[in-house]
Amino acid sequence: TGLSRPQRILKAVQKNATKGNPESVIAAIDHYCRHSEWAMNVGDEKGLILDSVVTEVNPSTALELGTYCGYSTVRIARLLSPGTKLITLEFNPDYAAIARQIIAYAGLQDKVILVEGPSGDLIPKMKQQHGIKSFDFVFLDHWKDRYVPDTKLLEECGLLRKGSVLLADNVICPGTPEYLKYVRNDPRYESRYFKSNLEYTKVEDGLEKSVFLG
Ligand SMILES: O=C(NCCCCCn1ccc2cnccc21)c1cc(-c2ccc(F)cc2)cc(O)c1O
Ligand SMILES: [Mg+2]
Repeated sequence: TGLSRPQRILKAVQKNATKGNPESVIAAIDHYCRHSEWAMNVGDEKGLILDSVVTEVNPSTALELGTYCGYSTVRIARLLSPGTKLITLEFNPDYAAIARQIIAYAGLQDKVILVEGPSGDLIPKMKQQHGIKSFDFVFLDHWKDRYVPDTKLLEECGLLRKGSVLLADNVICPGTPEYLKYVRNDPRYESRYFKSNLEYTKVEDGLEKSVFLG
């Protein structure tokens, strides 16, 4: 039945991007998804907001929930200082296999640890498996009904510290109403909404940035 959408995205990267050049990988995916077929990458518009938050936080330890093809993984990893690590979790092995190739094509494989499995099982293992004390930055972009339980899990596992920044994708479309209520009503979080558009469309979407106050 031919290639999957992630496989077609990988082909577009191999055809149009330059090996070892993350900017060209990002541009190749954005061009393909804007002009050939839509895909659920954070995209170029919300990607600029992601870039600005990552640059501001300059994390030593970062976690991404939801790798998909590795587009936001490349966006984040290209901005990390030497010696810092991005751990990214992907549930779907087919997506993970493509993401590994796209991350490697960008030359960022040494900055990224891609772990396959469900966040609910993997988050409690972060300390012992990867020697993580806490995360400076977390990008939430996986199942939208997992944003609240996984945020609570990160708190319970002591993986958030005073000043940890959570950045959540899709808080309008598809929407994460429970998560918005949680971070906006809990006094331990200082939240701000960055209005944007759903990747490659004119539909409203946005990112919610929440600082954990400890
Ligand atoms: O569903 C989305 N993402 C999640 C994909 C599945 C994640 C699964 N997964 C990954 C790691 C992991 C760890 N543990 C458990 C599960 C895990 C998504 C959807 C849309 C979208 C779709 C249609 C439409 F009409 C409008 C918008 C746009 C986005 O930007 C999105 O991100
Ligand atoms: Mg998303």
